[in-house]
Amino acid sequence: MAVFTEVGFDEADALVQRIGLGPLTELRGIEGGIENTNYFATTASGHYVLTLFERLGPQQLPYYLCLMKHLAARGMPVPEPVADPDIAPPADHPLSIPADAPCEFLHRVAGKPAAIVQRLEGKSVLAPTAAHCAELGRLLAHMHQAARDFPRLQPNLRGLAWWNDTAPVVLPYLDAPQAALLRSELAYQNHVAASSAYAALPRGPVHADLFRDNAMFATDSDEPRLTGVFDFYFAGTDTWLFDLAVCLNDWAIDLPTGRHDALRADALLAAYVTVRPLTGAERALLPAMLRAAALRFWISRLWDFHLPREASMLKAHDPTHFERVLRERSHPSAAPLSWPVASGLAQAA
Ligand SMILES: Nc1ncnc2c1ncn2[C@@H]1O[C@H](COP(=O)(O)OP(=O)(O)OP(=O)(O)O)[C@@H](O)[C@H]1O
Ligand SMILES: N[C@@H](CCO)C(=O)O
Repeated sequence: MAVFTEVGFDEADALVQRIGLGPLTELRGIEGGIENTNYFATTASGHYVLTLFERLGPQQLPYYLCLMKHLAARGMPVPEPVADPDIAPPADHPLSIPADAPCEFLHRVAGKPAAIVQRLEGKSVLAPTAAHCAELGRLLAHMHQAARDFPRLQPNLRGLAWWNDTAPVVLPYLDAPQAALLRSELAYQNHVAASSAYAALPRGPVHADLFRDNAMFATDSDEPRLTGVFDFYFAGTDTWLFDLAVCLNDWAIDLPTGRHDALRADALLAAYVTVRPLTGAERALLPAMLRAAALRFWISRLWDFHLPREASMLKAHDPTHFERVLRERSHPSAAPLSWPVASGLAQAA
């Protein structure tokens, strides 16, 4: 169970009562997750998730929590955070609010910054079909559009700068072929990021970690129905294409080999472009962003695996999975632009 910090019942009860959710009836640590401490909290008024942030602080958290509120207010199925009635929201200034401006959704529990958000119904589907991928693709495009007018700015904190800083930290743990792959891919991604095609990519607030285990589907329906997506704590302002690539690399991959699954990838992409067609620059850079997304999670998994933190019980994700995905994506025969959807349905916007 990823409970890094124990929370007493009385302390959680005091918080939920103070913010108007009524008395706490149940508090249960959640298994799974490797970043934060999570508890299911049930009160007289409903079901919630209490998250204590282990690495993030008041400089970064307002962006994530306010983004969730912004998306929920626009009808997106994301957990709505609950505000502290004693903290005034920042004065309305729609064009730009500093990322670290005070935030009414940020609480303090057991000495840690904390949030309490609505609990989503449903279950994650870890072996998605093309129909699940289509649901996800559609929602992703709608979220990109709904976040367009989000007024806070914060870069993706697990973006290129973090890869450049973290690669030297993990390199000593790699064998020679792995080290060569990491170095060459990083050089390639720095080159791509400096290009005019990359500068032309549309961008905005993105989830940046929308894996299968961060989405829920209804359990009472024969047809796949997405009930929501959560865990926005790696969100940031980045290219929409990178967000799409993160999803393709997790939802549309053959897990044992790391190979791309054309049926699921086409379904995800086709549903996405039905809502928001890709631009020419996006179609051209999709292969590069699939590599970037694989590199991002290879590096973070290497970092978590070789430099772990303490937890009550914690299972680090396997870094070699994303090494395989990256090798597949950077292999000369990898040609995602031959996907029918990439050459057919996706017209320049
Ligand atoms: N809003 C929510 N509604 C329902 N369940 C949730 C919600 N938030 C978290 N959970 C449950 O808690 C588990 C752990 O949450 P999460 O994935 O956010 O952990 P984490 O440690 O913050 O993130 P990571 O996925 O980065 O390791 C999820 O798998 C899910 O079962
Ligand atoms: N989704 C990430 C973990 C949390 O960021 C991974 O699978 O490596």
